[in-house]
Amino acid sequence: MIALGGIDAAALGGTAPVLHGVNLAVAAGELLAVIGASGAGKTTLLNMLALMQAPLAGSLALDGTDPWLQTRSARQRLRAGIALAPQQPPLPPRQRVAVAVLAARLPGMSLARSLRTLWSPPDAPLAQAALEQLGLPDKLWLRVDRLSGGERQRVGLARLLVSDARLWLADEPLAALDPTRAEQVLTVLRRNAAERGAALVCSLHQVDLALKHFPRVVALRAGRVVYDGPPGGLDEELLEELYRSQHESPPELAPLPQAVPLPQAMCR
Ligand SMILES: Nc1ncnc2c1ncn2[C@@H]1O[C@H](COP(=O)(O)OP(=O)(O)OP(=O)(O)O)[C@@H](O)[C@H]1O
Repeated sequence: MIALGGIDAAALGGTAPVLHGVNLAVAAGELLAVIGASGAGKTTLLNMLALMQAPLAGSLALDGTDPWLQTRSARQRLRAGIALAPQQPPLPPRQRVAVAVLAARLPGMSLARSLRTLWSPPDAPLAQAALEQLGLPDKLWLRVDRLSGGERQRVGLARLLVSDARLWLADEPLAALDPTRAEQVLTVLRRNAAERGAALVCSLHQVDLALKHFPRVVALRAGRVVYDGPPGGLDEELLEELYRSQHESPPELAPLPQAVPLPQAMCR
């Protein structure tokens, strides 16, 4: 469905390459996790797949054609087949949750229908069903700015569930969720993607969940793909290598002062 060939890419808003020679093909209906240390390039990779900005070098093919050689409006149409849930979903604070969720369906709609959807959402039951699955059964008509960070993140994910896209991209979808909720949300995303035949690419910091939930794992280190295969092929050594830079050269810490025992009288 989508294939990156030897891609160099800058982060959104940047100019220097942070992805180097990345090869990655995602087939229809595939489930894949992207792991790597902070700054490894996971978000940039997802943005590439979402056609957010052109690569600096290399090739990108969506269903065999390069979207970056098409006109802007043709590319816009292609983007309708791709849904991205960013790490922090840019939801208008005063918008109702129903409208925020259903906005994900706008790219495939006529202008008249999109205006109707924004004014008085006819697909509200669809949004409600998505929110229920994600553990938000009573938030449909709340304003976005009344939600917690974790709730807002799940509203961002509900947008994937209601979209007509064939490629779902979720950038650290569990960042604001507790461990139990994180497991549930991953299960919901995977199940819905499988039912709809959509490919799901998730960037994750939770390596254990990536290995448990995804049949294919792509590991990035400093903007390069260092592993692409089944979770069973990722050994301890490679995982340590992936995250080593985070632990290298720990800052010099001054020794903590010795604890001074309190007089007994102050402990009562
Ligand atoms: N606007 C920007 N201009 C220049 N460099 C940027 C910009 N945004 C991000 N970067 C750099 O690009 C690199 C890759 O960032 P990216 O956000 O893709 O990594 P990530 O793996 O998603 O990180 P995290 O897990 O912390 O979200 C990082 O070194 C980051 O500092």
